[in-house]
Amino acid sequence: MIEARHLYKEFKTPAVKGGRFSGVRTLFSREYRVKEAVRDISFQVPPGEFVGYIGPNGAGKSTTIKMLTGILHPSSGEVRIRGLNPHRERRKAVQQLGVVFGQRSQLWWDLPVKDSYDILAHMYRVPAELKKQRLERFAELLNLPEFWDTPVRKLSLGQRMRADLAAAMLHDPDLLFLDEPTIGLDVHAKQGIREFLRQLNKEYGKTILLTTHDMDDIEQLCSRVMVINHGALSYDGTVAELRERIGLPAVITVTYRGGCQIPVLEQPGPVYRIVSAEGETLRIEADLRAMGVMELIKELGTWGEIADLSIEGPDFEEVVRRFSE
Ligand SMILES: Nc1ncnc2c1ncn2[C@@H]1O[C@H](COP(=O)(O)OP(=O)(O)OP(=O)(O)O)[C@@H](O)[C@H]1O
Repeated sequence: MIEARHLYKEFKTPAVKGGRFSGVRTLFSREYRVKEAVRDISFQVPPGEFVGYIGPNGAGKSTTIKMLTGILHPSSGEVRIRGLNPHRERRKAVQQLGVVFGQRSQLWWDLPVKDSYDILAHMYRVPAELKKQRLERFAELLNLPEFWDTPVRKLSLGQRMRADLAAAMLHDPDLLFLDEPTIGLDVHAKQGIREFLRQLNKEYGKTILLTTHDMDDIEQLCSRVMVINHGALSYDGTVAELRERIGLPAVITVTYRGGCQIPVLEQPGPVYRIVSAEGETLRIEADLRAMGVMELIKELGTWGEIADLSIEGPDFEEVVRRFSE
């Protein structure tokens, strides 16, 4: 469905010189500074997958998305979107894909939202009946009627993002590229967008590639995550494997009825450690790679009568931060 083969992208910017008349000299200079934004990236995304594409600021995420969607031409390497070259066969390729850039709207700023949909339907040759059906479905899922007649420039950020999502899906592409679709949104607005994306993927089988700085987006939505660092892929696999690879401990909170007897731990060091003990509640950090959950619960059960127990996985944001160090 999506195929990237040895993608490279370098940007040449005029080298800025110091001193008097430097601006004029820079203008006529033949010296360039070369920035390798993407370095030898290859991957395949099969149909129906929901992939997170993450990495620190300036890592090359947007540049990759722009190459995948045909906005930028790779310096070398190839992209195929359902077998099409999105740059050379742009007309055909755009029919297959939808794009949302969280930082920039593709809607007409001064027009009411519904007028933008009319223009897009015309551009993508969506028959009137299909346009109506799709907008009815999106209207319900994304609560569009609330701002149907409002010019785009007057929408709140959350409304604008919902309007943009509907616009990207109006021609019913099988593939959706999202660059920071939840940026700047509050928790409630983020949940609405996530729910819509989940439905697109699960119920309608859409293939989605998402870049985000919000690790909750990734954990809640993506079956697979790719990490890019300094222009190169440093991880491609499941969220669970990424967690495991970094090996941060899980935190277990256990409350005992009538207190507990903590055993004296033997050497060599245990795979768990008691972080705090307040009243009858213990907080314990455990490496669940070394000791399975059931084994640990069994062990904790020998310390006293368990009244309550909860396990939190390591914070995913922290996992990714450590991975990108
Ligand atoms: N048009 C351009 N001209 C010159 N350099 C560019 C251009 N576009 C991107 N870059 C540089 O390429 C690198 C990768 O940028 P890119 O926008 O792809 O990163 P990103 O991972 O999307 O970052 P962020 O998370 O901050 O959006 C950065 O160093 C950026 O400054």
